[in-house]
Amino acid sequence: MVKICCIGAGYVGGPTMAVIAVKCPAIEVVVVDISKPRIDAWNSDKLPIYEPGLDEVVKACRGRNLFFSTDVEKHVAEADIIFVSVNTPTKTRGLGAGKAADLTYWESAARMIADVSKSDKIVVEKSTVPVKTAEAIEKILTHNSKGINYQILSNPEFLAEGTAIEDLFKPDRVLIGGRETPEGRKAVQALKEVYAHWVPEENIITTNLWSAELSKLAANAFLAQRISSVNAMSALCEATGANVSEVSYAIGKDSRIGPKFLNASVGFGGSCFQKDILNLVYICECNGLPEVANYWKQVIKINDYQKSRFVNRVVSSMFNTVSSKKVAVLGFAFKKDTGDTRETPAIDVCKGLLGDKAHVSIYDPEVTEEQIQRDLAMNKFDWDHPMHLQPTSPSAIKQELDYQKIFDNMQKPAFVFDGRNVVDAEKLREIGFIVYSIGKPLDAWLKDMPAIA
Ligand SMILES: NC(=O)C1=CN([C@@H]2O[C@H](COP(=O)(O)OP(=O)(O)OC[C@H]3O[C@@H](n4cnc5c(N)ncnc54)[C@H](O)[C@@H]3O)[C@@H](O)[C@H]2O)C=CC1
Ligand SMILES: O=C(O)[C@H]1O[C@H](OP(=O)(O)OP(=O)(O)OC[C@H]2O[C@@H](n3ccc(=O)[nH]c3=O)[C@H](O)[C@@H]2O)[C@H](O)[C@@H](O)[C@@H]1O
Repeated sequence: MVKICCIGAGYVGGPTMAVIAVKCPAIEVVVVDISKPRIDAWNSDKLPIYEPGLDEVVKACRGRNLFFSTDVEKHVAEADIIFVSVNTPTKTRGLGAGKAADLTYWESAARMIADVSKSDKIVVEKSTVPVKTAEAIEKILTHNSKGINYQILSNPEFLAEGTAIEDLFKPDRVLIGGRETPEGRKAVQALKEVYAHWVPEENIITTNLWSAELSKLAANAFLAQRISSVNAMSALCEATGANVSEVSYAIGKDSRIGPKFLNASVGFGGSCFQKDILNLVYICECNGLPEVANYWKQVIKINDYQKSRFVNRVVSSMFNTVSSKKVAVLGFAFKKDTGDTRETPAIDVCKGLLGDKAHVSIYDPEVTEEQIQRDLAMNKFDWDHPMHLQPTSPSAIKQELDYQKIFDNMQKPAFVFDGRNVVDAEKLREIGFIVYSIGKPLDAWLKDMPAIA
């Protein structure tokens, strides 16, 4: 029986391994982590992350061929294929601070693999890493090899949170990069056979190691760039009376552009887009390509601009001060169908409002109050280090808001600021609200307020 061990039981390690286990009953899959609470939660009825469909998949194979354990060394030693899916956060200090990927967790995982291995291993980079990381990992492993043969593969993950199970069941593609040697090709083939249990062969792409590593950073950069592009347009829409939803629809009809990922918003969040672009920027700088670095930096700048533009809009609409005004924030996670708050734009928006002394009340059915307090107190980039465990999943409470009742109880004029274009603005206007929707023609009230930037 082939044995797979995955180091890192997070948003990627947990769901990806659960899907491999459910699709490959003949493979034993063990997910290990240094965090005992996380492993305990994976072994309990309340999984550590909320992801539609995940409970069913885990329940179908946990205890059969899927296991979660803190006995990292034992399972690494026994495995044929080791996935490494640990955090690769942005460095907070030292060389490259604020940009470069912090490979501390990756390096310690690699050193541990070298320490405990007694048989040949295929080591798979699942985490998103800088290009050429495989070379560094190879050095760590081969310099401590005791005659053991290691093959390093890059197999980046493209799942999005909220749709992880769907994405894993039907991936657009699986990407596997390996060394172009006979041993490298054999290792690629071995991993390909795992995915071939459920992914059509034409959707499994094989490349060299560096192409695979770079493709992951490139994919996230292109996706984030689309959002910054449409968000930049949303500012122009507000200035001109155009409607960003109409513009997105019109341009998305061009088959070369396509309709997806064109929703204007208060800015993109999540644990990866910003981190991976900063990492790309750093790699470009290190390779003497400042123009390329600046090009990608602009994607982050527009995202920051969009978040501060939203806060400025709220404050300027309410007579240029929100001091002591009560602001209810509905939704705190970085997108729907997740309890993940890493880099959520809500943090910047709330901090902006709190900075202007607003009284902010925050509600998200998937996020605990404790997590929200922690997020608002934390320094930039600190969140992605393992000591801060991510939110658990309180059970989802679905509830409809009674806007008429809310309006009746509010001071007038009453405002709704929609950073996601999800409310029915016309209905709210009929009730009497002044409504701001990102990138939509402005209410007369908002037009008369001072220009914002
Ligand atoms: N979250 C997402 O949607 C996606 C994330 N990625 C990438 O996957 C990687 C992991 O991301 P997440 O799963 O979101 O992170 P996460 O923070 O949810 O999980 C990482 C886990 O690794 C564990 N860990 C760290 N060092 C360890 C060690 N030496 N030994 C054992 N366990 C260790 C931590 O305790 C933590 O539970 C990152 O590189 C990220 O960029 C890629 C695609 C999607
Ligand atoms: O490397 C990663 O971590 C993953 O990053 C993203 O996935 P994720 O961050 O989970 O979620 P997305 O659906 O991409 O949303 C990211 C952010 O962009 C925002 N967004 C998305 C789409 C859009 O049209 N507009 C928009 O503002 C979302 O609200 C959210 O804040 C990518 O979509 C995945 O392919 C990738 O594997």
